[in-house]
Amino acid sequence: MSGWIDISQFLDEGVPVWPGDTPFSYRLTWTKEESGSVNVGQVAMSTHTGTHIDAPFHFDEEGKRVGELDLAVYAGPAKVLDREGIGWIGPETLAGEEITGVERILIRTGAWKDRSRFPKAIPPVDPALAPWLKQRGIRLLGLDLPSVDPLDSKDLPAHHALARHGVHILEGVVLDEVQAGTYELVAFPLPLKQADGSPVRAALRPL
Ligand SMILES: N[C@@H](CC(=O)c1ccccc1NC=O)C(=O)O
Ligand SMILES: [Zn+2]
Ligand SMILES: [Zn+2]
Repeated sequence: MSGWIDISQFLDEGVPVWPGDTPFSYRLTWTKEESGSVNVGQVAMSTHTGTHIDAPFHFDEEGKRVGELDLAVYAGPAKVLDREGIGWIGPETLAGEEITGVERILIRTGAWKDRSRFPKAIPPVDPALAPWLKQRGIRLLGLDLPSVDPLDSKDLPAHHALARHGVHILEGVVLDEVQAGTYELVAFPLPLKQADGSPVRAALRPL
């Protein structure tokens, strides 16, 4: 065992996407037989597929693109909190939790049970959580959900509030097998210079 726990959704044709968004596809442009030497693949996918980060440009024309994000946010100590069954994610749901000493928190809601389908509803983040996290020095919020706002939201208040308070967003982490506790997190975006979001390979190692 390497000690790393993979908390990424596998990317294949079965990964669910936002309704109407680009389906995931991987195929060979050339097979080894055709090229005479190598298999060469191509991938098509939405930047918000599976386990991914949002760049502020996703919801703000002036916001940073993936290539401008600080990598330091996406690796380092992280606290995993277990909040199975909560209806929303706000300061009240995290009250009583000692989260000093880490800059990253991941919250397990358990609300996305069937990962072969896009969920119908999710517990949303209360925008009031953003200043609460900032006060405690949190720079990354990760959730086991495809969004931090209600799925039918167009104005995305939690996305905006988090960005305004310097809290970066990681969505779609798989925490089914992860115990609450402190871990080292790695979840670097791809170097997609202009992009609004990026899939990540996210992993945790107990600290
Ligand atoms: N905000 C969502 C993504 C999102 O809103 C979205 C993704 C793909 C296609 C349409 C989307 N929103 C449309 O209202 C996210 O954070 O991943
Ligand atoms: Zn996203
Ligand atoms: Zn998002």
